[in-house]
Amino acid sequence: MTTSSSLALRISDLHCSYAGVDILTGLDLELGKNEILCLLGPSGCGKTTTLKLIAGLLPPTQGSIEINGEVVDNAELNLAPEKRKVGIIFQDYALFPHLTVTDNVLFSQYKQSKVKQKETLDYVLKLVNLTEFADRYPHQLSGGQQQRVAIARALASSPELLLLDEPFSNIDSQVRHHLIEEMRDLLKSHNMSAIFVTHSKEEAFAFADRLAVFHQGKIEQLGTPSELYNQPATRFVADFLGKVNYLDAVVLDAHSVQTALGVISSKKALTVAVGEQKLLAIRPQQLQLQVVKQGIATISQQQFLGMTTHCTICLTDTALADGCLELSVSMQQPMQVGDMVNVTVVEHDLVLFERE
Ligand SMILES: Nc1ncnc2c1ncn2[C@@H]1O[C@H](COP(=O)(O)OP(=O)(O)OP(=O)(O)O)[C@@H](O)[C@H]1O
Repeated sequence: MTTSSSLALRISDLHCSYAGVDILTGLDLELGKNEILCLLGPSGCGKTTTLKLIAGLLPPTQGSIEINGEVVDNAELNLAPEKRKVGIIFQDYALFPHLTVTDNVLFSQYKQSKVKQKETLDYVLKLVNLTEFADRYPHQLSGGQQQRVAIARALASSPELLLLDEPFSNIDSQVRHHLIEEMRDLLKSHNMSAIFVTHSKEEAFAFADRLAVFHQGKIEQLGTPSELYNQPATRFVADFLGKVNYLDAVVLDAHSVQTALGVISSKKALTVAVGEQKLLAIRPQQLQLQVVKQGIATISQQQFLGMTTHCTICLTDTALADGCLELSVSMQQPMQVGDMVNVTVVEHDLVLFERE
């Protein structure tokens, strides 16, 4: 187990319910210092509830929370939000419309001396690149700039942990990519720990060091974006993080399986007994097509997406009612609908699930 001193957050056996309905049922989670973790999952699975519990805005029904080695919640203690050294950034920025950028940023700093307030203001506005906007009101700023004011306000209290609830969802998609990059650099260069909530896997991949995929009040899998995308532990995680093709597979030996696409090899040894019947998960970009006159499949649909082309191929499979096994393929170059193709699988570590 990791020692508390190396952790920004430790959540143990956390439970929470609203009016008798269980939302979290034994959540365990650890966040390293200087780490950015994303809580990802379908709507209503308990992501925002988890942030509120960490912030102290909601009491847990059971379990404990430690922030930087200090217990803030357990059976005897429920530390007030303002004593937790946590900064929160909400989806709607929650800026006061009648206050300037300066007054919004210094809103919680009224106990500090004027000199200290000025120092803090200069420091955080410089960090988020808003020094020249100090006298503006929120309605005189773009969405991205308002979000940066919310970040500056959260940073003004020198939090030990930042909590971000859908911080990019109201930002125009053109600006979002840039803001995610900027924000990640800011957190990393100031050794800050952060947990953020999103619906968007693209944001999660771009912003987080590790992802926790939630399902029904529990973490289904925790790991780096590429671990979860390439080696999902369950079909729920595989499907949640992107399109997947599923093929019936029979294990032939430690490195290969038999499928409707022929024998497919795994880079990494399989940990499944020879002869077992499994379901092989393959991402669209792990399939490659070659146009040939007597191919095993036909291109039935195609969608040009700019950087890639997405197509559906139909593989003859007499075991299926319509005689066609549809597979999704992501390609660099478009082909022709109706072309016959052969299909090869890019060598990778195969992912096998139980058949249902
Ligand atoms: N104050 C409340 N009273 C009753 N039920 C609530 C309350 N707040 C949230 N819930 C319910 O708890 C569940 C978890 O809500 P939560 O906001 O944590 O989900 P979420 O994963 O953040 O969802 P979303 O992605 O849609 O924001 C949902 O079913 C929600 O309806």
